[in-house]
Amino acid sequence: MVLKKYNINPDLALERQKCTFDIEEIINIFDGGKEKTSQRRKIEDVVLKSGLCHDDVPEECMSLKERYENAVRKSCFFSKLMKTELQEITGIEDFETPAIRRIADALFKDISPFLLHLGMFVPTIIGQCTSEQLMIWLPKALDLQIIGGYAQTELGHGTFIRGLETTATYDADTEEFVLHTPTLTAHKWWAGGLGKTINHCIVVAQLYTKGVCYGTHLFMVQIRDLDTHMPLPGIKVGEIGPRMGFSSADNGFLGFNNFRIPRNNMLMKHAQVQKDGTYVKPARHGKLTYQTMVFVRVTLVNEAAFNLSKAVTIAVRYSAVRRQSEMRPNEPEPQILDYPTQQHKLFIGIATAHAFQLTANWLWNTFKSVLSDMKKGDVGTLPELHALSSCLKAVCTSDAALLIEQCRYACGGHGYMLSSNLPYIYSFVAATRTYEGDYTILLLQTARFLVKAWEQAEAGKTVTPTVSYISRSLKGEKNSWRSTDEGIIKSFQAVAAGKIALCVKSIRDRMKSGLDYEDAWLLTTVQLVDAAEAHCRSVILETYCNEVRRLTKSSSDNVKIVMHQLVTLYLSYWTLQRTGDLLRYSSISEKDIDFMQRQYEELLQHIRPNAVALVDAFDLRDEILHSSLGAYDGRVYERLMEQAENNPMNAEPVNQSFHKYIKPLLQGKL
Ligand SMILES: CCCCCCCCCC/C=C\CCCCCCC/C=C/C(=O)SCCNC(=O)CCNC(=O)[C@H](O)C(C)(C)COP(=O)(O)OP(=O)(O)OC[C@H]1O[C@@H](n2cnc3c(N)ncnc32)[C@H](O)[C@@H]1OP(=O)(O)O
Ligand SMILES: Cc1cc2nc3c(=O)[nH]c(=O)nc-3n(C[C@H](O)[C@H](O)[C@H](O)COP(=O)(O)OP(=O)(O)OC[C@H]3O[C@@H](n4cnc5c(N)ncnc54)[C@H](O)[C@@H]3O)c2cc1C
Repeated sequence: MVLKKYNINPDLALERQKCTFDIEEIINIFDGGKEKTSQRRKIEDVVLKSGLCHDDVPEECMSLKERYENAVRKSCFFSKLMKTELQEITGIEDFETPAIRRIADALFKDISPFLLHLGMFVPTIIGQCTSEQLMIWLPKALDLQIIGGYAQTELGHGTFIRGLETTATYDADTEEFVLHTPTLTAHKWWAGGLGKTINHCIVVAQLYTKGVCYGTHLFMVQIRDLDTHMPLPGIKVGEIGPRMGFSSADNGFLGFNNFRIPRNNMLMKHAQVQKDGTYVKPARHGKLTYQTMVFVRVTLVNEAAFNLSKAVTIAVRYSAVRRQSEMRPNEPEPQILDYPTQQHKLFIGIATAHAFQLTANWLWNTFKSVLSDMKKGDVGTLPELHALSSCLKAVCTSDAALLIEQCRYACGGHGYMLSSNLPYIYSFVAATRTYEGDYTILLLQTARFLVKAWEQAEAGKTVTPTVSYISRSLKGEKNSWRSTDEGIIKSFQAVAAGKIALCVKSIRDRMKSGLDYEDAWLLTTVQLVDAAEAHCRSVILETYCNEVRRLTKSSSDNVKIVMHQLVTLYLSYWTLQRTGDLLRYSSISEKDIDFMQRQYEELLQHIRPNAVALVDAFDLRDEILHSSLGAYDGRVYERLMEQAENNPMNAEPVNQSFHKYIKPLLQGKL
């Protein structure tokens, strides 16, 4: 749609006058510097001027088929733009640059069918291929001569990768692997782009050679003819059907009937099958084939932050424009943003978007540093990265989904309109809580690491920095509550340590009563998930505080003040959410809790005048927000009416169903 130009709504104009800080300073902090901001804006200008974002009818009014076809059209032209103008004008060659990710949302209100190509296919080639394989597939994939996806999940198994049923059996006579789908439940299911779009696919299958199964490995498989796009003989492929979201992309199913691929199509950076069928196991770590999943989990923390920032921008701007009820008899209706309960719903969204964005950046740097260790042959830092990326992916996507839904509640009935964009944002983020490792499963992975860390610390060994609080707790350090940043973080660490200690005790007690380790673990999993979540909270709180302190060192005082107000709001909010735990594991008193409650309520008032400016500082263009409620000019009612008038349902005054059904019903002739 072409966005009509309106004058700024006077309430929003007044809000912007109240701002106490330089918005541009905060924008630069989150972009990573002034230059990065200007580079991002340049990219956005190019894409917005390209005309690619235009739809003749609103996306939500198209049929599923039309939505898919429209998204393919845009993906192709956007890919061309990335290869030509964006590279030439900005010098950007990296598809994963955050600026490209952000502006992609101007094209796709839902998602691109090419997402998995860039999000998983290319990263898997980079992370899992030998240098010879890389030279064959990477240039083609980057140049979009081949388009790929990542087919791991099956109809019967998603979480339990070791339980996957697809087989890849090596035939030494022909030097080929035979891919086969032995059962109904072995069909690949869910892979993005697989339904209709892609011609290549990374397939995860159980490797058999010389009669022995060596577990799951990755294979590059061409599934469609490059010219006709017809499925190759031996391949059964299609779309799995309508979903809660992801409607403009094509999630697919895939079955193999003894389908042959060359030996060299096994991705052999870590494990190899030699010509005679000899298996060479990975030299360093058994789970290196899971690396793409770790990469995506890291990027999903960023997704949580970005999508939450969109939702809270929409809801805060709407709340500044919307007037409802009265605070005192006969007074004019206030902006709903003036209600403390509304501020309580929304300001935590702003603070959380900051916390997650800074945590995402920190996690990305940790990921890069672990990759560089691994290149030197050191896999020692991988378990901590796996534990961190697992819990952060779980908690950040889950919190973001809840807060996005809260933003929708904050917009009342209008939030329920698809044109608000809140339902789209929610259904996208809700999926991220499940895919790439379900919430519970990933927290249990982190719990495994925490229990091990506890045992190591008990044995007097040094543990990694993110769990050093365990050693302090084992040394008998008692928590004394202080309502400072450091004090609160320490208390959250005490909660995590207390919960891990109880898990270890429960497991041991259960084993003493005769259970084996697996059963003792299983019966403790409710507590283990809780302990991993508590650990994750302490990591987010600490990272957020440290990063704000580091990044605002040379900022103006006013930016320091407002950024720190948000940090304090976040710490107070979580303190109040977790009073039960804190009363149990820290020395917090009822008086301290009363103080924190008052501090929290005062902070809502302090942040209120800057609320609109703070969401403006996410610097999200209207074309990215796609929202009748959240546009920069605040012309909510004009846009809602505009959308209604453009609704294809209103193209004819009387719908044909009246003549076909209603009239005969009215006349008793049906
Ligand atoms: C042209 C237009 C373009 C527009 C787009 C613009 C730009 C886009 C750019 C892209 C940016 C971002 C978006 C990306 C979005 C991508 C969309 C993704 C869609 C979804 C995809 C998927 O879902 S793929 C499938 C994912 N599946 C899973 O995650 C399954 C979860 N299950 C598991 O991971 C495992 O089964 C599980 C870990 C649960 C257990 O594994 P198992 O083998 O059984 O291992 P265990 O016995 O439990 O553990 C043994 C030890 O191994 C350790 N370990 C486990 N996993 C790992 C790991 N990953 N790394 C390291 N170590 C690991 C474990 O801890 C044990 O260790 P221990 O020491 O023995 O305790
Ligand atoms: C939109 C979307 C896109 C996707 N894209 C892809 C893709 O491109 N490629 C791909 O390969 N896959 C893809 N997936 C699949 C996704 O990775 C899986 O759905 C996800 O990993 C969860 O696995 P599952 O569906 O088997 O859930 P299940 O494992 O069946 O989980 C169901 C429930 O059982 C619980 N549970 C399972 N095991 C345990 C356990 N051991 N302990 C305790 N509780 C347990 C879970 O917590 C959950 O509550 C996609 C999924 C979605 C929704």
